[in-house]
Amino acid sequence: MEVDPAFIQDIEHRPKPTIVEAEDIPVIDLSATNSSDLRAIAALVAQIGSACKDWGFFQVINHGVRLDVLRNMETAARKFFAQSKEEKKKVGRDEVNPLGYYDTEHTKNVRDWKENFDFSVNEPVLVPASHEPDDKEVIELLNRLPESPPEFRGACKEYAQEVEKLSKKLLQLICLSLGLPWNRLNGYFEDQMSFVRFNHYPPCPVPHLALGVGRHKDISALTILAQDDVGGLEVKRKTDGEWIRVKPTPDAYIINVGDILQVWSNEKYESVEHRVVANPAKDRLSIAFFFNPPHYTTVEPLEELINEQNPSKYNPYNWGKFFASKRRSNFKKLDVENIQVAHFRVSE
Ligand SMILES: O=C(O)CCC(=O)C(=O)O
Ligand SMILES: [Fe+2]
Repeated sequence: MEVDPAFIQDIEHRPKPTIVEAEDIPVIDLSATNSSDLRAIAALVAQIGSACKDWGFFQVINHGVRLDVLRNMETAARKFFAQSKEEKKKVGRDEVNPLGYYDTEHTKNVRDWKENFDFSVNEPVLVPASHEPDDKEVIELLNRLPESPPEFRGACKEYAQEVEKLSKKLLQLICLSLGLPWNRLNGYFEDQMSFVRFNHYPPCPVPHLALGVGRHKDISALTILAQDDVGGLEVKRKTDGEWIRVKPTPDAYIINVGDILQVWSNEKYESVEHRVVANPAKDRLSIAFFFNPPHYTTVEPLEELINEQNPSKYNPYNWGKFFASKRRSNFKKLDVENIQVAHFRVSE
């Protein structure tokens, strides 16, 4: 069969025929956050700290997100993707506004076997007009929400509120795990540039050659992901670089450390590479919430976490410009190396 070569991964990045499914990707119960049992909260904070340090990835249960809200969102998203391309393209994204529907995402210059829909939690949301460092123009982006299915808009609004509450809860636990006051990072999210992304992966006739999403790290502070029961998400294990399948756990959320938290924590926590393997028979849906500060944020290691023995590992960078560069490379194939947070690392 003929497949567009844009989808074909280099040999070293293709999935291996054997799947490694780890039981040890931590599953953390967040119920203690509803209690005043200080010992239980301290134990939870310690668990979160180890998970961030050892894996950069974990799952949470009893997270407080209303499951009826999640179910309504999933149903509306499935109905949206089931429509014709023509219908979906009515809310298609373009080079200026990255919000809406698109099916030509590239990760590291290889096309992903999926289609997406993105919306911003705050509207309008301000982003830099371009990735050019000297261009100070900022533009306002509006969501492109579909008319059909009619329940889509309402579901998005409710869903974003629920998942934002979970993000804030996790942020506070993470602060405590870094030995910081619980509210140390709250100020970065009063105004925010968070997005929700639906990933729909159609069945793929060449799952040995293409990927649902190529290997990448999330540029967010944190990512909160809901996946259905199909599976396919793989995480690169820190200890040996092996790709480990994240087993779908009913009603759990998958949490991962993003690049911003890696820099804030001066690499105590690292943003871990992950990818999605394509499925020859089944559709898959996932919903990601990227918890991001506003565009004018300067990202650098938190001063409380650096000292003479532990000097800063990063030069400061502007989050909005970083986002704009990344967006440009994801929209179309470029002949330049994609921007990575490692470019801001202080060389040793
Ligand atoms: O679909 C998934 O499981 C992961 C998607 C992902 O990594 C992303 O949207 O950044
Ligand atoms: Fe990701």
